[in-house]
Formats: sequence, C-alpha cells, structure tokens
Amino acid sequence: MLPFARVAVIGLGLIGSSVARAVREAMPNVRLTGHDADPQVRETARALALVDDVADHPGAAVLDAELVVLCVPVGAIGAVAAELAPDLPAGVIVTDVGSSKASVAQALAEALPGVAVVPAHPVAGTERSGPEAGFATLFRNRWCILTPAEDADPVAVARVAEFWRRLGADIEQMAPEHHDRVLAVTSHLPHLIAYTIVGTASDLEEVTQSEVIKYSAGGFRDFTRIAASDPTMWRDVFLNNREAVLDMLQRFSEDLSALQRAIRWGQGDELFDRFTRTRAIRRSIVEQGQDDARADFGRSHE
Ligand SMILES: NC(=O)C1=CN([C@@H]2O[C@H](COP(=O)(O)OP(=O)(O)OC[C@H]3O[C@@H](n4cnc5c(N)ncnc54)[C@H](O)[C@@H]3O)[C@@H](O)[C@H]2O)C=CC1
Ligand SMILES: O=C(O)C(=O)Cc1ccc(O)cc1
Repeated sequence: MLPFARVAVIGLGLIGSSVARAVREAMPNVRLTGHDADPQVRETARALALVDDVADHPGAAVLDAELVVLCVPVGAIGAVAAELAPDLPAGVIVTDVGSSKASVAQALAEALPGVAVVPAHPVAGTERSGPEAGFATLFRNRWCILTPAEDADPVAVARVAEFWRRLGADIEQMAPEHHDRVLAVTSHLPHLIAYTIVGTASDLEEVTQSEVIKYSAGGFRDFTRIAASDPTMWRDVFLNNREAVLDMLQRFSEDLSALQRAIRWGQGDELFDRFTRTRAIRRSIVEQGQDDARADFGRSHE
C-alpha cells in the first residue's frame, strides 16, 4: 500500500526536484504538487514536468496533500511552515529535508501546533543546486535520518519512514540534538574546512589564481567541489547548528595544533601514527560500501 497518495513538495531545487523525480519513478500513481518562491524555478519545474501541478501560491500546493515535504533552506523552514499552516488539510503529515534538525524541529513545532510533524534528513546530495540538478536515484542506498519528537504519532513516523524507503533510502531514527552533533563533524565541519582552504588558496599573494587552478592536485580539487556548494543553504546550516559546529571546530583546532607542533618539532612518529589511524577509517568506510559514489557522480558531470 502507498504510504501517501498525494504529496506536495515545497522548494523545487536540488533536493525537492530529486524527491519529485524519485516519487515519480517509485510511486507513479502518487499525485504530486509543488511550489517554489522563485518564479523562475516554478517555470523550470513546469518545463521539466517535475510535478503534476506547480502552484504559484504555497497554500494552493498543499490543499489536499497527505504529505508535505519542505525542501527549502534550513533558515526558511519555520517561515514556510507558518505560511502554509492555515491551508493545511486535516490529517496531513509535514516533513522536511533540512541538514540540521534541532532548531528546525523546534521551528516546525511552533509554526504547526497540532499538526503531525516528522522531521527528516536524507544524507544525500551534491554541491549543485536548483531544479535541473536533481535526479531520481539520489536517495538510493543513502541514509535518511528521522528525528521525531518523543511524543510523535508512531503511525505518522512509520508512514514517513516507508515513504523514504520507497525512494531507496535506509532509515535511522535519532534525537535531533544527537543528529546535529553527528552531522556537525561528518558534514558541516568538512564543508567549513573546504570553504576555508579554497578561500585561503585564492587569497595568497605569491601564488596566482591561475597557478592554483593549474596545479590543483586531487586533494585541493576535491575541496573545490565541496566549496562550490550553495551559499544560502550553508549559511543557514552554520547559523542553525551553531553550538555543535563551534564545539567540533574547537576540537578540530586543537588536533590541528597538535599536528602543527609535530611538524615544527620534526616528530615524524606522531605524524605517521595519526595518518595511519585515519587511513584505517577510510578503509573501513570503503569496506562498508559507503565511499562516496555521489562525489564521483558530481565529478563526472563537471
Ligand atoms: N544540497 C544538498 O546536498 C542537501 C541539502 N539538504 C537540505 O535540503 C534543503 C534544500 O536544499 P537544496 O535543494 O540543496 O537547495 P536549492 O537551492 O537547490 O533549493 C532550494 C529551493 O527552495 C526555494 N525556496 C527558498 N525559500 C523558499 C520559500 N520561502 N518558499 C518556497 N520556496 C523557497 C528556492 O527558491 C530554491 O529553489 C536545505 O534545507 C538543505 O539543508 C539536505 C540534504 C542534502
Ligand atoms: O556533496 C557532498 O559531498 C555532500 O556532502 C552533500 C550533502 C550536503 C548536505 C547534506 O545535508 C547532505 C549531503
């Protein structure tokens, strides 16, 4: 049985358009509606026939929806939910795809009192954005983390889990605060480091921009892919997961200082031991089949 027969997607960028495409493929009988605040995105969504009906007003997209998926930047989720609230039909379930969860869960609960809310984060994406960047297989064999409130309706949680399973994802459930600490170190800090290193390289006086491009070896090239990620989305992630990111950044800075000291004092054994430990982590990720095929996808489409 279909978990939902009518699904509304609000925000038709990379993730929203991927949700729409994946729903079309996995559940072709679902009636899909959509809305985006940007008229150009709505026009593209119509041209690509991403959903059955692209509404010019958010309320019109959700009028008879059973599931509403909010696919807008984290900082906009609360305001979008509040805007939709008067038009939501009885019995609707609202979910989102935001990369940080504690502040989003709180904003959704405040904007939608009495509505079944099941926050989610598909841990799948690319550095691209916009409706043309999405693809139907994005969520396949990727984790989708649900962070429902402790008193959430278990039936609503099970239906949202089944929705993501149908899109190919594997489901995990955890508290929003725990999600935010885990993702701070596995996703948010790496993006911050990439933004920093690419900025540092481009600001150097004695190395020209063209030299940076010409001699960018594998490592730097990988950082530039991540550093090309959407500025609005990542601004919102850092502002909304501030505490966890600052804590992980503090730990990172201390570890970096230790490496700095080892280099300064010629402590080769210290460097060798640290690099050996990190190499083992990469190997265990690859053995579990979780190396980033998606990054390779991004690269092959550059
Ligand atoms: N990009 C990625 O790799 C991943 C992103 N996410 C999360 O997905 C969400 C969406 O990100 P993307 O699809 O990558 O961004 P995107 O920039 O491709 O799409 C976001 C869309 O939301 C629209 N939008 C913004 N404010 C709106 C509003 N008030 N009402 C209606 N539409 C509005 C924008 O016009 C845009 O088309 C974010 O919360 C992000 O944290 C989650 C997993 C991966
Ligand atoms: O492109 C990459 O390497 C990513 O890390 C994509 C990504 C970005 C944000 C998320 O919340 C989840 C996945």
